[in-house]
Amino acid sequence: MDTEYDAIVIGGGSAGLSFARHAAGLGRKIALIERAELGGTCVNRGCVPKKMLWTVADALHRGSGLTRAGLLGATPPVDMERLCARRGDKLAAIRQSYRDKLGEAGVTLIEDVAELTAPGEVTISGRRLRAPRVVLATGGRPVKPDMEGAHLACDSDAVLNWTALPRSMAIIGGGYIGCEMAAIHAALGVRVTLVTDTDRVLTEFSEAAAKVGQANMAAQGIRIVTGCTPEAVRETDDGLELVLDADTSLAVEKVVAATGRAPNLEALGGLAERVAATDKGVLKIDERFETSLPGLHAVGDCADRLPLTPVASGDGETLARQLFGTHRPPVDLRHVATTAFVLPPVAEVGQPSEAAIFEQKTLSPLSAALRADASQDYYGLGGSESAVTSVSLVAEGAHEAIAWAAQMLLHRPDRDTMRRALGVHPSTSEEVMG
Ligand SMILES: Cc1cc2nc3c(=O)[nH]c(=O)nc-3n(C[C@H](O)[C@H](O)[C@H](O)COP(=O)(O)OP(=O)(O)OC[C@H]3O[C@@H](n4cnc5c(N)ncnc54)[C@H](O)[C@@H]3O)c2cc1C
Ligand SMILES: NC(=O)c1ccc[n+]([C@@H]2O[C@H](COP(=O)([O-])OP(=O)(O)OC[C@H]3O[C@@H](n4cnc5c(N)ncnc54)[C@H](O)[C@@H]3O)[C@@H](O)[C@H]2O)c1
Repeated sequence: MDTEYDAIVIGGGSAGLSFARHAAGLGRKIALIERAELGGTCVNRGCVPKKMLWTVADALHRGSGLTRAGLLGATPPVDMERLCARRGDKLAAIRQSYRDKLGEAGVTLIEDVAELTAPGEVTISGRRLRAPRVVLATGGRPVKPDMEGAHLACDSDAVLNWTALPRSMAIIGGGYIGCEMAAIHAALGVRVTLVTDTDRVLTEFSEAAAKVGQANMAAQGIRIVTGCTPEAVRETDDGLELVLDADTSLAVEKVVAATGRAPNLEALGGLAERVAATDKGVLKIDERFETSLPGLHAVGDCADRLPLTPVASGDGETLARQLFGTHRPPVDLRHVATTAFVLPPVAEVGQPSEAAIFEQKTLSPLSAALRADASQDYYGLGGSESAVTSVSLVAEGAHEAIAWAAQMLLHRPDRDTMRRALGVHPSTSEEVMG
């Protein structure tokens, strides 16, 4: 194996793969080191397995609503065994396609644990590799709360490996992961309680959109407890007990901690002290993704950006171009569309503050009337009549529509210009175009 490269990237997730392929495509000699499975979090224990489970949950959610309204016969149960097998096949195929693409691009793939042992020097199993540029793309992992019995709680990695569904579960944390797990599992027939320490769920989204999302979760039958930090998880004869306070506890089969994630920084070894981090523990970077240690760059979830796959892969490509092609600035995070895959999805672009939303509407979609449920749609526009700068959507298909909204916002349209294109009838989009 060669020991000298133009760049060495540690981590074969969304960020590392993107950097390696683009840098190699620009004619550079690149080594990528991955200690576990290619594809990292997104492919193996994040977006992809979650979205496959959500697809089934979404179908069941719509179907069971029609069943409750007496329009459809009984909704069939989910065949978890077959679902897991199909999902496993898909993930294996994605991993293989990444392996093939790295090979085609001429990237040297090393499957081992990497450690930065000096600036520009990475050690794997006692062997030293050198490069003027080292890229840390080591991602993150779930963290559990510091409480009695935390080891009894599952994290999202475990949940996405379940081959059978529990009858009941309590989820701690009302962020993306907690809410997605709650909505998905409630639709699959699990009795779900979600407990979070904030006064509402989905605090990364504007309050109005998040509140509609929260009301929709409640309409789905999810019990939501806000402003609560659970004290302990204990084993009982029947399963588990989540202790909320001295007087209240929940008896459930499973407890899931969805209480946040921390960056994987073990690869920094003894050099960790020389690499500055933010209060949240992620690495500080400049416009060239360079850390405080010259020659060491960071992309993806271990860096101070947004922990989303398109940001990780986009930044990986941008860094490759900056180092070996023509300079381009990192994507402005205000143009990143994002979605929480609840039912229906809550989607947003433009990171609106509450004060910035100048037009909004909550409405009852036709589909809810048919399903005889209380779920609601919502849209909100932020900025001003003369320059719309954010869009919030809660609706079926919001995850698809929001990406087009992001494109639209690049042109900073005024509200009247938006009205010159018409939406589809009957749909929630026609209200926005209105
Ligand atoms: C449950 C869940 C659902 C999600 N859903 C979505 C979604 O729907 N949409 C979205 O945009 N984002 C979603 N995300 C976030 C998204 O998965 C991450 O932002 C993205 O995967 C980050 O990519 P990354 O390359 O930075 O890190 P990772 O994908 O975590 O990759 C880092 C890699 O580095 C390797 N590594 C670490 N240390 C070393 C070492 N010392 N030596 C060698 N290798 C090492 C790890 O094994 C890992 O494979 C979700 C996350 C979770 C957990
Ligand atoms: N659809 C998507 O794009 C998607 C899906 C999943 C994850 N992600 C990414 O992963 C990141 C991490 O997601 P996450 O949901 O794990 O973390 P998060 O930080 O977004 O949410 C954690 C939640 O748990 C609460 N919490 C923490 N400790 C608690 C305690 N002891 N008791 C009660 N509540 C507690 C926090 O207040 C917060 O609401 C997200 O920010 C997101 O960028 C994206």
